[in-house]
Amino acid sequence: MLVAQGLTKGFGGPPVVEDVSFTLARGAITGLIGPNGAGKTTLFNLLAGSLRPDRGTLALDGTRIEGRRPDEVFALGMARTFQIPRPFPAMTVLENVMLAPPGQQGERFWTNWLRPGAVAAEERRVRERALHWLDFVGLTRLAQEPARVLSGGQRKLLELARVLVAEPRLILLDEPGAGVAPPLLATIMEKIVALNAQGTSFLIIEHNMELVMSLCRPVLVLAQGKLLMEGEPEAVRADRRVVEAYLGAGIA
Ligand SMILES: Nc1ncnc2c1ncn2[C@@H]1O[C@H](COP(=O)(O)OP(=O)(O)OP(=O)(O)O)[C@@H](O)[C@H]1O
Repeated sequence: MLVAQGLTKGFGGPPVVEDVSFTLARGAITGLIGPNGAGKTTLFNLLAGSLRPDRGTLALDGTRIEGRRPDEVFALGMARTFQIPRPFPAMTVLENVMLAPPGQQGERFWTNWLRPGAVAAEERRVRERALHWLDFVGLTRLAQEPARVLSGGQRKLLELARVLVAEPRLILLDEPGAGVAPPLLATIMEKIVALNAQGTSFLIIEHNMELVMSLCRPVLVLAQGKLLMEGEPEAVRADRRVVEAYLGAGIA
């Protein structure tokens, strides 16, 4: 589904992502792990269009996407969430979920002016879809509350609902488990499994090994900007090079 070849990115100094190549299979939940500073977030930024690679190519279902803008990549079916979601705090939970869909007619002044009926119909459709996905993530009860009342875990669910409105085929999740209380973490994991069963593919950055071991297959390991190995989670956990990479970073 996604083919990355030779992705390289530096910020003036030595590359922080160097010659990284991998393939994400359609229908898989792939894990991306590695010590702090390994380059995981930078790699996500390259995939999602927030950063342009210095070298390398990226193809999503055969369409070249390296160097494309984040909204273009999103419109092509690949969405990403952030490690620390930042919803608009004063807007309601529902309004936050309704913000995203690309190609929404209301965004365009001229369409608004020339075809107000079409805009109203579009807004009703988006609202229905937003309510559907809010229900899916279990936030219906909070739909009319300002987003500032949400806990860290609920913000992650809100962000998931927000990208789901666009019905992406591939979702990049940046640490869905970080800072999330155990009951909500179980909910987030259930939602990932349910979406995957319906055909959505995932690439997940995660430090929580329980989540990685139970959800992700295969797992990619990044260390010092390079792809160290790819394999089944059990094999990755037992691999000497992986243990050494974490030990080298002082956090094993
Ligand atoms: N915009 C930037 N300018 C300069 N250096 C950067 C920039 N973004 C990231 N880096 C550097 O790139 C390296 C990789 O950072 P990155 O955030 O991608 O790692 P990570 O694996 O996501 O780490 P963590 O697990 O702590 O989130 C780090 O040394 C970081 O300081």
